[in-house]
Amino acid sequence: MTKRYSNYESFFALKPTSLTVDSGTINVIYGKSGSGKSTLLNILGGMDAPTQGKVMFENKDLYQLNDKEQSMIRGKRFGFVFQFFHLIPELSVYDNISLPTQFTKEPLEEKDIVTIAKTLGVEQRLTSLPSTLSGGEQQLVAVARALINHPDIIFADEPTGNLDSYNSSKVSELLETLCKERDVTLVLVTHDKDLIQSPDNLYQMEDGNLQLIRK
Ligand SMILES: Nc1ncnc2c1ncn2[C@@H]1O[C@H](COP(=O)(O)OP(=O)(O)OP(=O)(O)O)[C@@H](O)[C@H]1O
Repeated sequence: MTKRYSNYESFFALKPTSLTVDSGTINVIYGKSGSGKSTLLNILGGMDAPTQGKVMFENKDLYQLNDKEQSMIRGKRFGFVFQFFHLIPELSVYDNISLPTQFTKEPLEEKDIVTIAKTLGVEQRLTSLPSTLSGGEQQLVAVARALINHPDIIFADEPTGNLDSYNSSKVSELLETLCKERDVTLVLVTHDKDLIQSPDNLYQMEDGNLQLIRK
């Protein structure tokens, strides 16, 4: 696949790239600012179509599916964690965590929210608004929200980019451990190649080129 943001320019944010993500693996893509990491993550996560090429998910071309099918996959099969948390400020922590379950139509049980909040250590904050939480706590809520639907894949874009080193280690260790425990595939982009202790695959992105560094 490739990505050009403008048909009028020759600049490729993503040069011809091929990537296979195996189920249950921890994948880290590191690189400098502007190297194309978010571009690749957005394409893989069904958020932005490539200019050329396709993204296959369970033998289906993601971007050939209709809008409803694509939303179902993003909402039910994928989880997302972003640098700036993207919590809804007007909603309590409890309601933020339960948001993705609106897609599923499966009855949500209160104990599921409490259990995941406990796992992330934010159970004392369930009735609070996000603005009253520290950055680290907000990101833990975002991780809980990403996990609540038991997704197959979590896409994380600089999940610790806005955190101090203590919270950065806490969030990255929890993400790695929980994904491994739950057999969730993780695709994470970061500028810090050592963020995740033992990824299955470590890639570097440089000027729109993806290179496998370590398996
Ligand atoms: N929506 C857009 N329109 C035009 N150009 C874009 C757009 N998004 C990204 N770019 C350009 O594509 C290139 C890759 O950007 P991208 O955001 O993917 O890099 P990145 O490695 O994620 O950087 P950062 O760590 O700063 O987020 C950059 O040159 C950027 O300016």
